[in-house]
Amino acid sequence: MENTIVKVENLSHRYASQWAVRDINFEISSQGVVGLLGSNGAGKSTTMNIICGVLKQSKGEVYINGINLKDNPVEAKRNIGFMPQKLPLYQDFTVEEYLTYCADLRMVEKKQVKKAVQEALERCGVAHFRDRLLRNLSGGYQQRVGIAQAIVHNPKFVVLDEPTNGLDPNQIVEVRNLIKQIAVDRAVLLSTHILTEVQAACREIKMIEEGQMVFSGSIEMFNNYIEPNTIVVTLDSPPLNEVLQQIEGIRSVEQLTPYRFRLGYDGEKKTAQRLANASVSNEWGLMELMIEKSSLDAVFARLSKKQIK
Ligand SMILES: Nc1ncnc2c1ncn2[C@@H]1O[C@H](COP(=O)(O)OP(=O)(O)OP(=O)(O)O)[C@@H](O)[C@H]1O
Repeated sequence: MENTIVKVENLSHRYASQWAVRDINFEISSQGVVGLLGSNGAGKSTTMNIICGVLKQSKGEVYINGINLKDNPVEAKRNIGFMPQKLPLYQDFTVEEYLTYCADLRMVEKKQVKKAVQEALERCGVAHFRDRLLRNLSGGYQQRVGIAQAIVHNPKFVVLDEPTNGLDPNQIVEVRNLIKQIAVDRAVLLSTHILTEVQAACREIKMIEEGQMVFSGSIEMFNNYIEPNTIVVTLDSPPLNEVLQQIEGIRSVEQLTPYRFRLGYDGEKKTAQRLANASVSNEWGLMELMIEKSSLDAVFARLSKKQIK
């Protein structure tokens, strides 16, 4: 991959006797938002904690900007910003005090701190609240400060764990836009279990289930799993499944009840029309014809069950 910022090779991790992550390989390029999807317990946090250098893996290697995280953690971590799900905000600090503290922690050079804090304040739209106590910020603005602390040292790679959790719809849109904007000149890995989140913000998706990567590709490739479309049809006097299957454009027949069928089809309107015409001319007693387009949730469920790999 061109301009790779993160490279994960044969990553495995076990807690006590249980493997949480098994033999994961992926790369992330240097710009844009990548979504890390997975259901509860899938291994997202374990993977993110290892990539951020918070947890040491049992096996495998992680390279950040070409630097091996295990061998050279201090140098590698200069390139990483992390916003955990539970923000480590000190409620009695003002926004500026907090970001100054974070810049120190992130080893920003003393004389650069003021400038770095100013840039993060502006970039995240919180400059006008610089003197406000964190406890007095709304959830959306606290989240902005969380993102500001993750970019204060200008890292090339930022990891955000469920960044829109608990926000109202307006705040979600604002934080999402901010994430897109900070990803213009860096890579962002965003962990979430919300599909609309990845659709709205990500150019690429990685999905982990039971500790293994079950999908890795562009949002378009992911959306392809919505295909093939299906038609649900109810027929009072249905023919044999084979007869339905022979209709041009019909690819599969799944019998739901003696009278109801889910037909995989090529997505062409004409196929649905052909099916309706055949029902009428053969007197199959057409009661219902409904075109289904799998929701992203259905895709998610399908991938989760690893029917598709
Ligand atoms: N410290 C730990 N000790 C033992 N097992 C753990 C530990 N942390 C996680 N696990 C187990 O490892 C597996 C992966 O957990 P992980 O937290 O990485 O999943 P996740 O995808 O982040 O889930 P969630 O969205 O619920 O946080 C789970 O089976 C979990 O129970």
